Order: sequence, then C-alpha cells, then structure tokens
Amino acid sequence: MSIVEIESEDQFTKLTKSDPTKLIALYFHTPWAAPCQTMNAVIKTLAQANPTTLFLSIDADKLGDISELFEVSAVPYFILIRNSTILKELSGADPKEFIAALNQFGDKPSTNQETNSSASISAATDAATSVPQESSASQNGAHEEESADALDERLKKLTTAAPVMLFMKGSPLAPQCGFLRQLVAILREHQVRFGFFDILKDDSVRQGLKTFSDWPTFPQLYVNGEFQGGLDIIKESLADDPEFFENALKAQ
Ligand SMILES: N[C@@H](CCC(=O)N[C@@H](CS)C(=O)NCC(=O)O)C(=O)O
Ligand code: FES
Repeated sequence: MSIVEIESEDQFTKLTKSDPTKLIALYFHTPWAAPCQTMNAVIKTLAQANPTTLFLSIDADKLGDISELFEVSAVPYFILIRNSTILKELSGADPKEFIAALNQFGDKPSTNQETNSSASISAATDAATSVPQESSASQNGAHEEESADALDERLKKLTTAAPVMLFMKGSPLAPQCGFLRQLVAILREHQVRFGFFDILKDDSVRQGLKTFSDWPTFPQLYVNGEFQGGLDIIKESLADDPEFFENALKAQ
C-alpha cells in the first residue's frame, strides 16, 4: 500500500475505521519544515516496503482539527495505531526511531522486501545528515571529532531549520521540565508552529548552543535564525508586545 495524502477529516475517519486490525501510521508534516522534506522521502520508501501498513500523510497546518485531536504541536510527528489504540508516538526527524517502531509493531515484510527496504532506508537515512534530531547520532560517537567550526556550522543549520525553533529537553509532548512545559504552552496558546530539537540527545549541541547563543540555559527560542531568549525573556517580550511572535516572524 502506498501512502495516502489526507484531504479531509471525513476521508481520515473513513480510512482509519475501515480495517481496525491493520497497523496505521500517521505522518504529520508541514510544507515549510525542512526536516519534513527529508522525512517525506523516508516515508515513501517505508510505505512501499511495508505494504500491510496503511500510511496516512497529514498536512498539520491544513488539517488542524486532526492535529489537535492528536495534540500534534510540532512536526514531523508520527503515530502508530492499531485497533483504535495508539501504540507509539514519535516526534522529530529521526528515521531510525520510526523504522524501529515499525519493525516492532508492523507485520514482518517478506525477505525480498526486507532486502530492498533496508538498502533504500539507509540511503534515506543518510540524506538526513543536516536536519534536527539526526544529530542524535552523536550518541554513538558520530560527531566525536567534530571541530569547533563544524559544530558552529551545524548549530547555524539547526537554529534556522524552521522559522521558529525551540531547543528543549525532551519533546513538545513530553517536555522534561517545567520551564519547557511553560514555553510549549505559550507557543500553543499563540498558535505558533515550531520545529524543535531535543538537546538531551546531543550533548555537543547542548553545550555548544550555550556559547553560540551566549545564553547558559534551556529552553532557547530562535525565530528566523535569531536568538530570542529563554522562558523569562519570552514572557517579558510578550508582556511588552502581545504580537511579539508575529512581529519577530516578520522581521528578517
Ligand atoms: N529562568 C530560565 C529557566 C531555564 C533554566 O534555568 N534552565 C536550566 C534547567 S532546565 C538549564 O537549562 N540548565 C543548563 C543545562 O541543563 O544544560 C529561563 O527563563 O529560561
Ligand atoms: S531539567 Fe531540571 S529544571 Fe529543567
């Protein structure tokens, strides 16, 4: 089964109810988020390699009601469902995590398909080098010898990966501390769509960003590649200007 691009809520309801025992993979994305561009290719490959799984692709901006139903506040976002039960939720552009979840909950593909899929999946994974969350590869030492310049370059890319980028501990659905929870709530309240990076997955980014932004703590919020501040500063900025986010997004 290839991937179905959802056009309406009705179509979504019909498809998700048609065969409850089938594994359904929801892929939330937006046209503007750079990490989604990479994941689009990965998802296409995975849909071909896992014909028994129903892949539904959902534009989170266009289909806000479905996104709200699943409390999707950042993209890319994945949800695996079977028998109307959420088996797994994943956020961020880490193809490896998604592939592992599919292997865990999906039906095993035939040997032939397995060979094909692992080849193309690793190609798709390689393509993800410059996007957020991929750098969790540093956990396995992939960035061990990263020079100061290379880190600086990577931070520049990360801070501009989406118009609004939040550097946080954990993910928007599972913020790992109260400061993060508050800032995520503020962003939701103002209906700001944002990309995020989990700094707990990459210590080089965690430490490097403190120097890069000249700011010692997290959360850190970037708009159009410009550092805006941590939680307290964002609260102050909003008190001074209720349209702070709109204005920051307009400024180039
Ligand atoms: N008042 C700060 C609170 C942020 C804060 O104190 N964060 C700490 C604890 S989450 C931090 O990031 N420490 C540095 C680290 O964990 O690397 C703000 O406005 O953002
Ligand atoms: S992780 Fe402890 S206060 Fe944020």
